[in-house]
Amino acid sequence: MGGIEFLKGHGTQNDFVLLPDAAGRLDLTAERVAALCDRQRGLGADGVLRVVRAKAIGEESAGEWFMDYRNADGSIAEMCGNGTRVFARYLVDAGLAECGEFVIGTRAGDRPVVVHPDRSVTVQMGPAAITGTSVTVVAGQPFSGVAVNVGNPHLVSVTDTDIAGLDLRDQPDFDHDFFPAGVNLEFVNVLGEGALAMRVHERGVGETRACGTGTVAAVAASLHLAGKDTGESTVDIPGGRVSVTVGRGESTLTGPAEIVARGELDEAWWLAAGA
Ligand SMILES: N[C@@H](CCC[C@H](N)C(=O)O)C(=O)O
Repeated sequence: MGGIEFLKGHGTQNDFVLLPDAAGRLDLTAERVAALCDRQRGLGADGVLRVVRAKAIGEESAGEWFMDYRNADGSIAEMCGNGTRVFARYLVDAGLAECGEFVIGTRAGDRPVVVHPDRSVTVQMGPAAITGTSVTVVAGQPFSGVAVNVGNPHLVSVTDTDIAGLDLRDQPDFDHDFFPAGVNLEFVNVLGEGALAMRVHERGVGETRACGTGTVAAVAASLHLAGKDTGESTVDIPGGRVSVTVGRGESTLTGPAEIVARGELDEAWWLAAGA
């Protein structure tokens, strides 16, 4: 089998293990993903990005490469905005795509990206659809929220409560009938015109320092609450700052993407992790 190549990267400190697997041969079980993402017994990450040729796994895409994203607990999600930036950066660094515009396949559909000369990345995130309202409860405190689908499900609570003081270590409660497949929960303070601050508790991960789809959902929800359906905003998350635009039927996410390490997984560890 030989050593298994990996890279580690992050987008505004939402961190990922990348597994180059052009031919789609890796047996990437939920157990292996969870072991890789474990910060004590593995490499540590919020999720895994398997880099695979769309054709190799029978995925329809106008692009050559498909982002097979997995959450840290091994579950599969439709889309990951920060992961898409890191994935695009990897493709360019590895010589598998040219700097500029190209398309990445995801489970939520094709996502056109632009890798800028400074290696920051803009992702066309598709529509941010408002799907209703619901409530989440953090340490006994209820927060009303706007449900937004950005390929994956979000509940965004725009609140006057200072989000810096929220304890997001435990899973906040939410309406499981409204979100039968689970939900990503965003808590947002409005800092001013076109400026938000956000914290997030991600489905399948826990609190993370950034969530790209979450920042798009946050901007869409705050515009919706202001009676608008288009606009733009910066979003400050614990891991940095991204810029978001929301239009009718399309949204964009722009921010940094870094590759920080590369190496080989130990074969015996990989085999044991899958058992
Ligand atoms: N961190 C991601 C979102 C990853 C998926 C999410 N946890 C889910 O289960 O939907 C992002 O940057 O969008």
